[in-house]
Amino acid sequence: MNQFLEIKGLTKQFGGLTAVNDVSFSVDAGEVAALLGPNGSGKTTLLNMISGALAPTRGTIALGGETISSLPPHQIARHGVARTFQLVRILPSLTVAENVIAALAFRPSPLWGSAARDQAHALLAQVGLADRGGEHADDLTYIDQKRMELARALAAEPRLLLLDEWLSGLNPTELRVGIDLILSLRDRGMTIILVEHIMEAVRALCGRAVVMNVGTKIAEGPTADVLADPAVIAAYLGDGHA
Ligand SMILES: Nc1ncnc2c1ncn2[C@@H]1O[C@H](COP(=O)(O)OP(=O)(O)OP(=O)(O)O)[C@@H](O)[C@H]1O
Repeated sequence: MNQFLEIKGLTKQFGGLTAVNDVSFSVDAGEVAALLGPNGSGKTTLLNMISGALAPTRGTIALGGETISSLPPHQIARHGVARTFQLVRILPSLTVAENVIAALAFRPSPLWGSAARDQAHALLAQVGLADRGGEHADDLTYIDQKRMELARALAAEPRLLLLDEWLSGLNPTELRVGIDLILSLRDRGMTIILVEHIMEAVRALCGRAVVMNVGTKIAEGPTADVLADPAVIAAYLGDGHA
């Protein structure tokens, strides 16, 4: 398999706090990998380094064989990295369609006018928001704002999609739909890293998982094995997640 994303010795220090400590792992092209760990274990910090929002203190990140860890976020986006955020980030004063159209205007190969409108419509349909494009983004429920944020991320036609707890807060029916949606992205060849606390989703989506605790990688391997690992169970129990 082609190791699409390669992370080596990645470290991030905030003053005296080491949030991510010498973490190495790789993700194959087309894989949906889980990045797990109790609260505060460094998952979001790691995603922030992959997307370029934070510069690593040490270590390297390579995508498709090219080092991206020294690049600013807009150039990393040009390499095909897109993400959603734990707390959704939208343009609240615009309509749902305009939110997506704005993302299409800022992607590496921008779309404008009717091409942008058509593509926004298609993306909104893909995330379950067909015919909702005219609504004010502010008026959407939290879950629908998450769907819209995903459509904005997909507007960039990412090769690597980083989903930071995108499934959290969904009811059981919505969760099933959300899982199927992520599976459909995987079936189209997208490589995905999923930071997630919902183990049902992790088991359904991720063949492989990496687990962090207090900034350090404590386990990596097939999801079922990793979730049965006593060190992983202890880390979650210690944080009240089990
Ligand atoms: N900008 C920052 N400045 C200082 N400390 C930070 C900063 N961002 C994160 N941290 C600290 O780094 C550690 C890891 O945080 P991070 O948000 O990456 O964990 P996480 O695994 O994503 O947690 P959660 O599951 O709660 O989102 C925590 O101790 C956090 O307080």
